[in-house]
Amino acid sequence: LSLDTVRDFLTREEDTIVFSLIERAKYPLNPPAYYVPAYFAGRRHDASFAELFVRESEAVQAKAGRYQSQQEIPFFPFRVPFPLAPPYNFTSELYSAAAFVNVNDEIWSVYFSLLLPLLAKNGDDGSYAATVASDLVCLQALSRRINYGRYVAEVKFRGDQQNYTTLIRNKDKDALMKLLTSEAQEDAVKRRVQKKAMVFGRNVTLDGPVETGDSNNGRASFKVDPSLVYKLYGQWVIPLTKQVELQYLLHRLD
Ligand SMILES: C=C(O[C@@H]1C=C(C(=O)O)C=C[C@H]1O)C(=O)O
Repeated sequence: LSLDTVRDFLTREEDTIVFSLIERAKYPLNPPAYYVPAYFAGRRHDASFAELFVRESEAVQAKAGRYQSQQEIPFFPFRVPFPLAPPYNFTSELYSAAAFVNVNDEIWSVYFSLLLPLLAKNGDDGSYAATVASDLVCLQALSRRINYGRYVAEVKFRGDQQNYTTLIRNKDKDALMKLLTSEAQEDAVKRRVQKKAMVFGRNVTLDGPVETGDSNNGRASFKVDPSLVYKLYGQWVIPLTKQVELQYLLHRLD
């Protein structure tokens, strides 16, 4: 584990996130998938269709061993059954008392209340199963990336133990945040994901050159607005990753 390898991981996760957003943008908003229907209220399944789908999917994936890896954190851990998959001895690179740190609750609420309305066009075509299946992929990709802040923090801590130890002992959150921040890196990440949205979200046709999207056709030819992806990272993905880093560090000496 080094700063280069964790940054390579985050860079590769960008591809997964941008693709997952492109896939979700294929469907309209499909509002009925997201509210608790009246006939459910007070019953055992008191949740939206999207939530039920994520819970049930996580249960299946837990049996398949998905959460045996510390890189994966379920949104509904209390429902996760025991794995049936072949055991594998994952090496744990995290400090065990801090490994629990995650911001899945925040990711959940920001995804549904903030991101989805910006990502999907208004409308209802009834394709609820495919729609929430694509939500699950987005949520899992975002969760893996953001909660990977634990690994980033571990690397940064090991690289500068003395300074971090002092600040952690003093619970100096502002100074910790300052020490873990690299503005140049954040700027590069935001510009790269915007570019990825331009490259991956292009229409590919057999005739003529690859569409540039920017000059003649305008933004409309991108499947997901590249500036939205830039904003998503700047206002949400990066700040939440840093929250994970900070929370992890605060538990790093427990
Ligand atoms: C992840 C890192 O830590 C911070 C968070 C970043 C991010 O979420 O992309 C980028 C730079 C840092 O401010 C890093 O240094 O690479």
